[in-house]
Amino acid sequence: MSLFRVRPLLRCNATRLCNQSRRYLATSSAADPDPSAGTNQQRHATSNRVRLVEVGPRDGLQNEKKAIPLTTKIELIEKLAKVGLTDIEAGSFVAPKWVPQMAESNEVLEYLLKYPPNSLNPIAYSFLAPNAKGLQNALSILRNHPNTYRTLDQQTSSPYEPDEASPAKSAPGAESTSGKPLIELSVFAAATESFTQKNLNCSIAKSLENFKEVIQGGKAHGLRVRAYISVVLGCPFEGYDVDPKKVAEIACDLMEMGADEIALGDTTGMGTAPRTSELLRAMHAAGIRNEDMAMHFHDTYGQALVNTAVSLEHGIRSFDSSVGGLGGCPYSPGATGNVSTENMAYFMESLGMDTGVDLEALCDIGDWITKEIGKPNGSSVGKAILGKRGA
Ligand SMILES: CC(C)(COP(=O)([O-])OP(=O)([O-])OC[C@H]1O[C@@H](n2cnc3c(N)ncnc32)[C@H](O)[C@@H]1OP(=O)([O-])[O-])[C@@H](O)C(=O)NCCC(=O)NCCSC(=O)C[C@@](C)(O)CC(=O)[O-]
Repeated sequence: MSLFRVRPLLRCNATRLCNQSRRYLATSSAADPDPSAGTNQQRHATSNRVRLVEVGPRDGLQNEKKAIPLTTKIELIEKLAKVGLTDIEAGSFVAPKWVPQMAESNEVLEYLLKYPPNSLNPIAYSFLAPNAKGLQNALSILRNHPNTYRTLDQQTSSPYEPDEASPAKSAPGAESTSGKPLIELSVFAAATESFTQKNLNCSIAKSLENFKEVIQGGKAHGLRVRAYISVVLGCPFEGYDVDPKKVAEIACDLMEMGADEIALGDTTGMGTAPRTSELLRAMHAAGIRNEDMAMHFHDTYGQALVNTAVSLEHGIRSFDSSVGGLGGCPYSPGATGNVSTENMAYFMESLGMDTGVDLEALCDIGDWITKEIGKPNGSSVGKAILGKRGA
């Protein structure tokens, strides 16, 4: 088996195109990342704007063995809200016996609704929910705090552009409708049966059944719903050969259920440039639009930014990252965290892309949170900038 073996280019399978893709394909070819292929695609693929989804407070902290105080989790979110990010993954409505670190996510959500952090732009806070119980737990908090958050129909701009109708807050504590947070839910599928069984204690088919309820329930309440697919470029149990067609098929299923975005997770960091490219060709061939995808790279083998560059070339403009490179995977021994937000922001800036984030301030947060939880700073850019500043 070679890491660089590339399968033949997948052909568009018209019968598997999901409904949302059909809408797009009516005007252009989704298999073609050519910026001239269509109006939306053109704006998306040629825009300098990149959306960074900060996943540190959830993906970054969920595996920490030592209990992290609720106040630290909230302080982390509040600090991140101030640096220009538009998307922060804040918690997880999963079974506490499976992921004890996320057990206080209800309190995190409640806090964000009662005391929305000061931020430069309105922020979307997302929470994982794997099943009906997770959905109901999230909804019961939202019901107790009506009119404190924006629903999808109140969002005025695309995630790729600054929200012009929702200007930055001018003073700490300033309140406006546009300053209300957008609350999102995320379901999380996986591309292999073994990983799904370990992570969700069920088969892929059963997990999709559960997600349908969450996606449709969330959408019925006006929430945006993201759908992860994990281990898309390598599984700790089944190895490198994860079938990109299978990933695309699951993505179509999730889009057909109503998911607003597919986040492709390289959970183990086993992804390489050629296989990232192969995966994105499979996604395009299945009709999934670039603007409906985000890439979620872990940096275990140091390939996250290489794979990010490949994804940018394919026209993707949404990327997950975690401040300080926080995180890991309980089922992937030696796996490190997500690519750090500091490295991602620096890399994007070096390419002339606009992330909207304050890199210096991010570095301070990475330094603070890693000290707070007693871990080494996992961001090379963070350490370099802090070192230079101290010199
Ligand atoms: C899905 C389950 C719950 C099935 O777990 P199960 O044990 O099969 O579920 P169950 O239905 O038999 O219930 C067992 C107990 O959990 C409770 N329960 C059941 N559901 C919930 C819930 N939502 N919230 C709170 N409690 C819940 C339920 O009420 C019951 O309580 P008991 O009667 O024993 O007291 C479990 O497997 C689970 O919680 N798994 C979560 C695993 C997880 O969070 N993994 C990390 C996130 S995925 C990830 O990190 C990857 C990603 C997204 O970052 C992308 C990437 O990097 O690739």
